[in-house]
Amino acid sequence: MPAQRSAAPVEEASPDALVIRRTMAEIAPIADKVTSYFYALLFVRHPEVRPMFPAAMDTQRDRLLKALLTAAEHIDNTPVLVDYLQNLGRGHRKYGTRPEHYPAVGECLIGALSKYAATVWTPETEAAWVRAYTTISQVMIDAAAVDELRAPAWWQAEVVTHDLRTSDVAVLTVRPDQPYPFLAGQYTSVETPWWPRVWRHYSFASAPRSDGLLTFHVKAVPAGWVSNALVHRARPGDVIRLGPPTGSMTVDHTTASGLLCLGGGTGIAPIKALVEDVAEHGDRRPVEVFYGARTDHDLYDIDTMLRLQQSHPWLSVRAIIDQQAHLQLPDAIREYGPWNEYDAYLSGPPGMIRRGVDALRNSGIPSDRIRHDSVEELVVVGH
Ligand SMILES: NC(=O)C1=CN([C@@H]2O[C@H](COP(=O)(O)OP(=O)(O)OC[C@H]3O[C@@H](n4cnc5c(N)ncnc54)[C@H](O)[C@@H]3O)[C@@H](O)[C@H]2O)C=CC1
Repeated sequence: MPAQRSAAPVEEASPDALVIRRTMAEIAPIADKVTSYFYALLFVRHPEVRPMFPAAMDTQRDRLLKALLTAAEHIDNTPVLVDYLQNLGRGHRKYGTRPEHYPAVGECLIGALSKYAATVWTPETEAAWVRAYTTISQVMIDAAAVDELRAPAWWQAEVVTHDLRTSDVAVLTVRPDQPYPFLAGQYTSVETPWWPRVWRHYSFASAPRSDGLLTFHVKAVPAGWVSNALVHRARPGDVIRLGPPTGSMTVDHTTASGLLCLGGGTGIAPIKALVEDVAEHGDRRPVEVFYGARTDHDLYDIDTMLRLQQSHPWLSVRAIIDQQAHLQLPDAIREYGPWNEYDAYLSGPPGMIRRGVDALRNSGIPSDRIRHDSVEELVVVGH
């Protein structure tokens, strides 16, 4: 969820929201224990759902609690919550989630919360959680049901090209087995045949193409099962699975404002897609791309970006190399500008996004004109 949409202020919170936040505050320091206990309950009481989860549950654990925290945090902010939960509901189709699984999860969630938030757990607390969970699950179930009428739960996609650009970055092109509608700037989830049910997020590195092919930039990161498989193991002919497209870092074609784009490392992927999108719409809006990398060797896609710059006079691409410039991407934009007439797009490591958002706000861009993917989601992007 983009950072610019902030939670409802505490003073406006409903009684249920207050109760939920109190429970959350209580369990925050022991979140790991709560999550382990929740999954233990779920798998003991409902062993039939175990095969829907990955063999190793490490990242999955954090995901559940993050999703719950986000839902609880926004419980009063209905449009934001509904948007988030609809996406979550659609995204759960690829796991094989059915409506009947939701009550099982709810019962185990309440079991885990009541055990670990015992000091604040009363019949009112339980009632507030039951109401919240009923709302949350119904929005997810409804969104999945609507989605079922128009899209598959997942797509299979055959690797068509695999280009190792550096020792740890690969550019992959894949061909989905059915049409895959998406918007430039969005991302999807990817599962490889070598790590079943382990899904990771990757941004599309091209705007939608007439041949239907999709491109991803993948960096193999330490202990990153999916990223290492995609970079070092995947070959043309291998078949991966894709979830639905998601994300709101898309170009607003109703305005003519300039675009200020910051892409750090493989974060350049969706920025390239955005540039292609602007080019296809034929708008002559200024697009200023800052492409950050640690060394010039890490600028694995600079040739493509410079080629785009040559063909489009409205596009300017600047490479910012930490080691040469002695500064990182967010600092570099301060030296240019002014940026108050621009919409900003950030893509890259979470630290870059956080510092970039601060730098952009300080340079006069209002928060609602700053777009990026959710930093929480990025914790599991690209691993
Ligand atoms: N939609 C998105 O936001 C996307 C995000 N990513 C994420 O981008 C990252 C790319 O990783 P790498 O290529 O290894 O990038 P990296 O760690 O080498 O960083 C690239 C550049 O970002 C800037 N940067 C990095 N950390 C910073 C910090 N704490 N403060 C300020 N600036 C900082 C620096 O200029 C650096 O050269 C991954 O975490 C991946 O998950 C990748 C694709 C899309």
